[in-house]
Amino acid sequence: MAEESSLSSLEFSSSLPPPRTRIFKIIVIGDSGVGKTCLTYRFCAGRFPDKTEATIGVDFREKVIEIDGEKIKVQLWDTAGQERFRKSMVQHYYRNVHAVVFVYDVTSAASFRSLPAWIEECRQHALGQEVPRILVGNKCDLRHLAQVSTELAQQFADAHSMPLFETSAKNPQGGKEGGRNSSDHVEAIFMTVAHKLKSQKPLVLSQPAGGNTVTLSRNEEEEQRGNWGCSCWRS
Ligand SMILES: Nc1nc2c(ncn2[C@@H]2O[C@H](COP(=O)(O)OP(=O)(O)OP(=O)(O)O)[C@@H](O)[C@H]2O)c(=O)[nH]1
Ligand SMILES: [Mg+2]
Repeated sequence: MAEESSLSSLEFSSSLPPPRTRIFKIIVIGDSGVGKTCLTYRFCAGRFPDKTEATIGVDFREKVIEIDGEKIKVQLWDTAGQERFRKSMVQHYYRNVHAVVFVYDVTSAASFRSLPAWIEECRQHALGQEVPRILVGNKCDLRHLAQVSTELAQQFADAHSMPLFETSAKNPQGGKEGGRNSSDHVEAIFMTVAHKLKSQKPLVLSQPAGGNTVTLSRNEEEEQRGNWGCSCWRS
């Protein structure tokens, strides 16, 4: 009898479809060298990368996170800042995007002055007003070299209805908490975006839930590459 009931519960659970993870696509854009690769790596791998090179086309990073008991997959599109490495890809960046992270470098006034052009690019690709956008000033560990004040950045963020975060992909997270000059944690920034997205419609559900930090497997990457027929890709 006991055997029968355990058999039927087994049959029941195996007939259930595997749980699916909702996938959200977030693009990270800004001038070359502002630290997009370092920020996305920091969030997904939990540390500052040993070495980076200019991104060609796009690099994908993914992480499964849990919000209010639901596992969701955040798919970060680490885009190329250099025009020559992005021009053939731009239309793919903006397709079915759920949120946009604009990045500038607090030690580079030029990267801050470029922000209107990045916003304009979003507009040209018909990004809806409902798509959440956030502004991130990176490299706050180099405060002594800062060229962009928090006040100026905050004015810009307010004018464009975006929250502003100042951070460092390099800072050991966890230091200087609570201090007025402490920078936001990279993790907290992306979690804020994920919270905003949770109530939105995600990408098509396709993968079972589970796992911790994951990066697209080569097969998945190649599948996407094949779909788009683009050679300007780096794994
Ligand atoms: N001090 C400091 N350096 C950083 C930080 N983030 C990135 N860097 C450095 O800035 C340089 C550029 O970083 P990347 O992350 O490659 O810049 P990117 O925005 O991805 O550049 P593209 O791929 O060309 O668009 C590298 O030398 C990094 O080590 C940071 O928070 N602090
Ligand atoms: Mg890069």
